[in-house]
Amino acid sequence: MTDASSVHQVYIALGSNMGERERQLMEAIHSIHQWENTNVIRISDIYETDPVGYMDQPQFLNMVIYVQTEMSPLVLLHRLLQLELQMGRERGEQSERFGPRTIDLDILLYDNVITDEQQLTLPHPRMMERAFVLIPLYAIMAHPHELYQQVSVLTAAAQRSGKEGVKLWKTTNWHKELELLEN
Ligand SMILES: Nc1ncnc2c1ncn2[C@@H]1O[C@H](COP(=O)(O)OP(=O)(O)OP(=O)(O)O)[C@@H](O)[C@H]1O
Ligand SMILES: Nc1nc2c(c(=O)[nH]1)N=C(CO)CN2
Repeated sequence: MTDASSVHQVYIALGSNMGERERQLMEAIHSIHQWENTNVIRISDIYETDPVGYMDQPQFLNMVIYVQTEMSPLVLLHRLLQLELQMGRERGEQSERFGPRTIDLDILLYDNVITDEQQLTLPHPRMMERAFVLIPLYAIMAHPHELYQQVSVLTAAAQRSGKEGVKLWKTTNWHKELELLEN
């Protein structure tokens, strides 16, 4: 990736509450890092979180990654949806909305892009009400205020950690994880 203007700054939320949750999160990160002109730059800690929305399901592992890519928002979305399917996520009538899933990949922020399409809404329409997104996001955003003027909301969310069923599950040594990604 050479031309800085074609490199986009993206934050992606990952969630899993079926099967081998940690392995599936790591497999998704590994796959994303291997895409052409796409690099995973930072990886948050992993949080274990109470289900939100549809409550009668197992606890999730959630995390956020910071990615640089030359893909357009829609190309990136389609690659993520394809990866979810490859990793065994079922869609359609039998999969409950907000229900259990092997892997869920959502685009939270893509540069400063704002869209309001059903296919792709940016920033992610439900991110600001989800502590399981805001807490890991806040922890890995280099300069939150440069992207969005939401610092106070993010800080408040980070301080609510634990009170909202979001518990640190595993600390990520992301320098080490990134080294592993290269191998
Ligand atoms: N920012 C976004 N990131 C990912 N998908 C999005 C986004 N905005 C809209 N979508 C659309 O949402 C559709 C449904 O996504 P998905 O099945 O992951 O929803 P969900 O996980 O049940 O709920 P949630 O979106 O609240 O996490 C996708 O097919 C996609 O086209
Ligand atoms: N804790 C938690 N709850 C959820 C999650 C998730 O990733 N974590 N994803 C959902 C559907 O996108 C619905 N509810």
